[in-house]
Amino acid sequence: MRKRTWSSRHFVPNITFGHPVVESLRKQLGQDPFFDMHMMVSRPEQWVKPMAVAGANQYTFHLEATENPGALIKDIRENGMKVGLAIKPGTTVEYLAPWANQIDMALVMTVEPGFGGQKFMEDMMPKVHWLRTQFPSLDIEVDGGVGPDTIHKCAEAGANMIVSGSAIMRSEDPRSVISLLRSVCSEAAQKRCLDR
Ligand SMILES: O=C(CO)[C@@H](O)[C@H](O)COP(=O)(O)O
Repeated sequence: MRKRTWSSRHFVPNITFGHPVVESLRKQLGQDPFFDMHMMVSRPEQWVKPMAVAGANQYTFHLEATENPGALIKDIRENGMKVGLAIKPGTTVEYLAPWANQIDMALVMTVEPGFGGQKFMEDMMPKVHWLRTQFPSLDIEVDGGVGPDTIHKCAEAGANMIVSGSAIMRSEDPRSVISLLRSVCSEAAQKRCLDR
C-alpha cells in the first residue's frame, strides 16, 4: 500500500473562481450545470467554504494533500456539496478504499497532476476495475490523456465520469469527440447492468 505525499509544486495559484464566473457560466450554458471542483491543491481544507459560496456542487480533493480526510469529508458535506476523492498515480487504491463508502466520486488520475497533454497511463486501469467491482454504484472518474484512443479502456474498466482536455480542445470537431466519449461510457455502463 503506497500513498504519495502532496508536493507544494502542485499548488495551483490561479484559483479565482468566484460567484460572477460561476453565474456567467450558468447563464451561458443555459441549463443547470454540475460544477465539480477538482482541487489539485495543498491544504484543500481552506477552499471548502469559498467554493460552496461560489456555487460548486461537488468538491474533489486529493487524498495525498490532507492529514485528515474524514474531517474534510464532513466539512464538505456540511457546506452542502458532494464529495470527490482523488488519488495520484503513485497512490495505491487500497488507500482510498476505507473512504469509498463516504464519498460520491473516486477520481483515479491517469497522468501525474500538473498539466494537460500528457500520455494516458493505462496501468491505472486495474485501480478503476477494482473500485468498480468493490463499489458498483460509486461514480468513478478518470483524468489525464483520455480521448477517442483511450476511452474504451476507461469505460471497460468501469469509469463513468471522464475528464478530457486536449483530445477535445485540439479536435476539429469537439462536439463529436464529446459525443463519442459519452456514448462509449454509457454503453459500457449498460452492459455492466445487464451482466449483473
Ligand atoms: O489537470 C490535469 C492534469 O494535471 C488534467 O485535468 C488534464 O489537464 C487533462 O487534460 P488532458 O490530459 O486530457 O489533455
